[in-house]
Amino acid sequence: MEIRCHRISGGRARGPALVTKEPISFLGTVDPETGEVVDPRHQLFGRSLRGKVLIFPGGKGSTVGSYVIYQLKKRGAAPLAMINIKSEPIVAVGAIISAIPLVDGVPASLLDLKDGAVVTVDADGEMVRVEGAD
Ligand SMILES: C/C(=C\C(=O)O)CCOP(=O)(O)O
Repeated sequence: MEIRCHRISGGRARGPALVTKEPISFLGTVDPETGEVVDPRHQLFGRSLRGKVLIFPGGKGSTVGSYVIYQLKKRGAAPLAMINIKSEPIVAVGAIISAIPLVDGVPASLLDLKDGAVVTVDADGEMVRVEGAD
């Protein structure tokens, strides 16, 4: 299945999906050293963002979140790529300064995708590909 999208931060990556229907505030929700979700109130509690294509509706606050994303990248704990329904400036800045591909503008039905589905994010080509979903 191929889905058109809108490039926020360029690049291309392929990996297993990690999906949540909850917005993410990276500060306080994600351990910047390990990539683990440490907020017990979040749907992804106990899961790691490391090496995943992270699919979520968008960010929700703290401005420090951009730097948390940058820390994740520096420590090798970042998502390979991120997909939003609608990106906002905090996640957008974090992705751009960290050179993590980020796209938005995909249909909300992508939030129903099963974890582990293999997803390619081609931000430069403004295309998301989901394997095995045709
Ligand atoms: C949490 C803040 C600073 C810090 O951790 O040093 C302030 C961030 O302000 P927001 O209103 O959460 O963007």
